[in-house]
Amino acid sequence: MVVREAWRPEVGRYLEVSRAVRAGELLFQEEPLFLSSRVESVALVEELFDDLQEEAWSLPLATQVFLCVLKELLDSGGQGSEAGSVAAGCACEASACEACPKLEKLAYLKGHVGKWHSSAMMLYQGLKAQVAERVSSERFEELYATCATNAHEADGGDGAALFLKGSMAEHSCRPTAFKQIRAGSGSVPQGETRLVVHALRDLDVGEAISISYIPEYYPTWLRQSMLQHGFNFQCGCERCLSGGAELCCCFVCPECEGPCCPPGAVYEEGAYELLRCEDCGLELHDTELLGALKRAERCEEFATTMSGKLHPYHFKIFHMYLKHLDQVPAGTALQILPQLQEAFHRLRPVEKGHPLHAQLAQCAAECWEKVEDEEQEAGLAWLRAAELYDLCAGPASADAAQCCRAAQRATASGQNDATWRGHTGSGMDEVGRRDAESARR
Ligand SMILES: C[S@@+](CC[C@H](N)C(=O)[O-])C[C@H]1O[C@@H](n2cnc3c(N)ncnc32)[C@H](O)[C@@H]1O
Repeated sequence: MVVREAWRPEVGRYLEVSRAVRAGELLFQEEPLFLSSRVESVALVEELFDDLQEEAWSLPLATQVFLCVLKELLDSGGQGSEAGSVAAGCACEASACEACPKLEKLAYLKGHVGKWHSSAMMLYQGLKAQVAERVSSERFEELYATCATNAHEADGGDGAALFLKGSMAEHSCRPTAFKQIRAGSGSVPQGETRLVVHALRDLDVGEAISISYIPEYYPTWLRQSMLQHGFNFQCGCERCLSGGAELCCCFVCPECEGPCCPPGAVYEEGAYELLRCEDCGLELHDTELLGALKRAERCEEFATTMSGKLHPYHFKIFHMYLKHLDQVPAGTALQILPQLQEAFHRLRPVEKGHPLHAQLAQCAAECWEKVEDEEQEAGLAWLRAAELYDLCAGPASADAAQCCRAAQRATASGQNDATWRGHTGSGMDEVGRRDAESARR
């Protein structure tokens, strides 16, 4: 076993490596204890609640997975096992015991009951009377807190899951590992879902396995606020505490158009009095100018924002492009992608490996495939994506292997132009083709 449990006062239980591991190594994989899709949650809302129907399609992660747990509790005929009964009733190691029912295994996880009290009680009020009769408010609250403290996103953000081991991993805004939730792809058989966790860098024995619960490209104040509101804890990771330059709050230098950032961490939106240009060293502290930049950052002046106050490295620009890449023509996406790659490289150097770098490279390869007569570029781009997946999850990883196969396919298609055109050429729109040509120039 590469992974073992440890404890420290700031985070409670967490995972660490029990031997030295290399970047890209598989740390563990596991099946979910509970897994729910959005559609299942909506059906459960109708079955169990009086008045949540309108919100059913936008339930938070915690509530989604909690509904599955509640259903299991009702199906098991009552209160189920109370927290702690695993240790009392079963001599096994709860997370591994096949014989233990799911609710007993769940008791292995802990939740912050006090922190989730009001959310749990609001839900409890909405229960149908016959459900409330069968579940005490204390049991309800305890289970809700366990779900809220430990839920993971699944199904590309459309589902929610609870994992026994994965839920022990602490959060870091500069994590040492990354998680993927794979459904029926790579080494995961059809019809199954698994959490797969790989090391993002070399780890010495005893180093913590941390994953990021939120995107890493947000500034300190936004990461802290998302963790506080979405996960109910104050992040104490090394990146938040180090107070380093706020690279994601990046403005255009009025002197040289280079990236200008606050030189130290920013813990509240707009709470900086100085920006420093990384290229020419210019220091901006003019109150009026800073005020205009802060308004632009809050998108109060969208037109002026677009006219060049926010640098392309700014997290709002990065986020907007990342989320909408699939809606722009391939040629335009090929112009945007290098900017995204550069922006993320400042946070996570590409040579160190990160799944987002690999995903951006894969996206570039997919775009090159859509551009007519660019089979060679597509082949090279697929190889680059394979190389980056290899860096973060090893050459045997499903993603690296898939990109290698795509590279071979693109190269083979390039050698048989007629086949290639028949395959994709007709789908390419004229604007995208022109964009791609200008991007190449
Ligand atoms: C998924 S649980 C981790 C397992 C939990 N420690 C246990 O004993 O069951 C997440 C909780 O760990 C703590 N935690 C994780 N990462 C943290 C961080 N970076 N800073 C502060 N607390 C953190 C928070 O209390 C959070 O609610």
